[in-house]
Amino acid sequence: MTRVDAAAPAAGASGSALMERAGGAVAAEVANGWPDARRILVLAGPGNNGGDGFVAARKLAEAGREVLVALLGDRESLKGDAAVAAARWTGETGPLPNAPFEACDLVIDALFGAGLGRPIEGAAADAVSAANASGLPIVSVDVPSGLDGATGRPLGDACVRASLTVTFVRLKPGHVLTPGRSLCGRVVLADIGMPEDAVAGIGARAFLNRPALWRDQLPAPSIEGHKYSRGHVAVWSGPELSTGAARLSALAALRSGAGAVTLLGQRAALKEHAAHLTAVMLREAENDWAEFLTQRRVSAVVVGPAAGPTERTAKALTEAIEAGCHVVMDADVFSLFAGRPDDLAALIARGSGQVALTPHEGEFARVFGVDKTASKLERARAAAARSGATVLLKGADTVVATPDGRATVADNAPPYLATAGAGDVLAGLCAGLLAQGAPAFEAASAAVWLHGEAATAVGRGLIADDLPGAIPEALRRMEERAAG
Ligand SMILES: NC(=O)C1=CN([C@@H]2O[C@H](COP(=O)(O)OP(=O)(O)OC[C@H]3O[C@@H](n4cnc5c(N)ncnc54)[C@H](OP(=O)(O)O)[C@@H]3O)[C@@H](O)[C@H]2O)[C@@H](O)CC1
Ligand SMILES: Nc1ncnc2c1ncn2[C@@H]1O[C@H](COP(=O)(O)OP(=O)(O)O)[C@@H](O)[C@H]1O
Ligand SMILES: [K+]
Repeated sequence: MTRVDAAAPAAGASGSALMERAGGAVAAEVANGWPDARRILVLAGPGNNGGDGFVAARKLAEAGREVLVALLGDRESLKGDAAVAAARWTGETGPLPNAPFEACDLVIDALFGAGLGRPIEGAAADAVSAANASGLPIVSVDVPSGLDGATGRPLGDACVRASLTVTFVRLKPGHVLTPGRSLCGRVVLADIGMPEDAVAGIGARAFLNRPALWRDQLPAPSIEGHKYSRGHVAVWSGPELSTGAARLSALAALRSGAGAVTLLGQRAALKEHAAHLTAVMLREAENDWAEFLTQRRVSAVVVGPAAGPTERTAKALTEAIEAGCHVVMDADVFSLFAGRPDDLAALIARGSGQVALTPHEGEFARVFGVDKTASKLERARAAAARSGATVLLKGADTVVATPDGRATVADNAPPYLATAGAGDVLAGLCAGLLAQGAPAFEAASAAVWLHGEAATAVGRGLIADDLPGAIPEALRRMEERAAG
């Protein structure tokens, strides 16, 4: 966002006018959201975030609230737009240390925003602790002070925990990546009239995962089509007594709209599947998996869910890549390639289909190692570039990243989606969309969004078995969003 701010004047927007609207948006949210908060404490920092705080203070005082600004440092040290905003504030200003939290009803946190460059210390850190301990509602300007808007992680120990965050122009990764999402509270995006040229100029490549980004790339069923033209998915089954995961993947692939789905595995495993399934086809596959993939025009394959990190699984994976299928790699594939990301990349490079990797954090670390300095977005992008695959790094804030750097971050997964087998459903959904012809980035992002919506449609008490049956409702929601 700093680059957007810097480009604003050239695109015809004065910083001062933007600050007026930013502070005005904060004041409006406080006025509407907390009509009974009479005494308001504004914590103002030394930069433009503090400037927004001075504007909000003036607007709230004009609206009849009692407002006190507690300023970090001297008023004389303020510069530029922030100095102008401070000069227009004629109400009470006191020092930040010992700010009177106990005498107030609400706190506006305008200490630091996009310009936070290092951990908060000293008087500002004490004020952050006191604000968090006060029990008062906290409205943060742009980002909770202490949070790194680019990574979603606090820069140090001190970080505001907000009730509401009012941000401007675009959401930043820190508003959706955890733990930032929790620290922000509710997030309101305010339009402050930033010229589109200034925003477009920076060429953003990370987006909130929404149907508008990928809906057009999901093929609709055609009236001239038949089941095989709608994509055939093959799922590699685990052995006897380890069949549930592959079954969940297969059901999700079929529900996503793939025309046909076949589960392939050993005879004893297929007997278990047969006790549960009707529309999914079953096929013994000890020796002719590779042949089946080419002869039966299989377009996408899932390998990994409860497959076992065995030679058999490795062989099935290699043959799927060599057959030119799109491949979703999950679960035990990451054990097979533990500590061997370059071998995984070499295998992927041998195929002509698209590949999606669907690790959770533990599986990701197993293959790609641990990097505590990089954000989740950066780590997923680096893994995608290294492996040559689209990477879905799962969690409450699932990131989908491509080798060319495009990325989505999801915010629609309810916490109760973290349940055994949910990941297997996601792998099947992704394969189903790939089989129907969606490009990998769009298929993966759509799978993640639909997965979250399906879970929400079921509600609390969800188990993974419920998810495939809720995919039609998720698809309906997708169409509603696309229409609106
Ligand atoms: N321009 C625009 O178009 C718009 C911008 N807008 C607003 O501007 C905000 C960005 O403003 P900004 O760039 O001035 O940065 P900001 O977050 O106020 O902090 C910088 C100051 O803090 C200081 N500082 C940093 N870290 C510190 C630490 N740990 N401990 C102590 N000090 C520390 C740093 O000092 P320095 O690092 O230089 O020593 C500098 O003095 C943005 O979030 C939004 O609210 C809106 O009005 C919309 C239009
Ligand atoms: N806190 C959370 N909130 C929402 N979704 C979550 C959370 N934690 C995990 N998930 C999601 O739950 C699913 C779990 O998948 P995974 O860990 O592979 O489980 P399994 O292997 O049992 O299927 C993933 O889609 C992940 O994104
Ligand atoms: K802030």
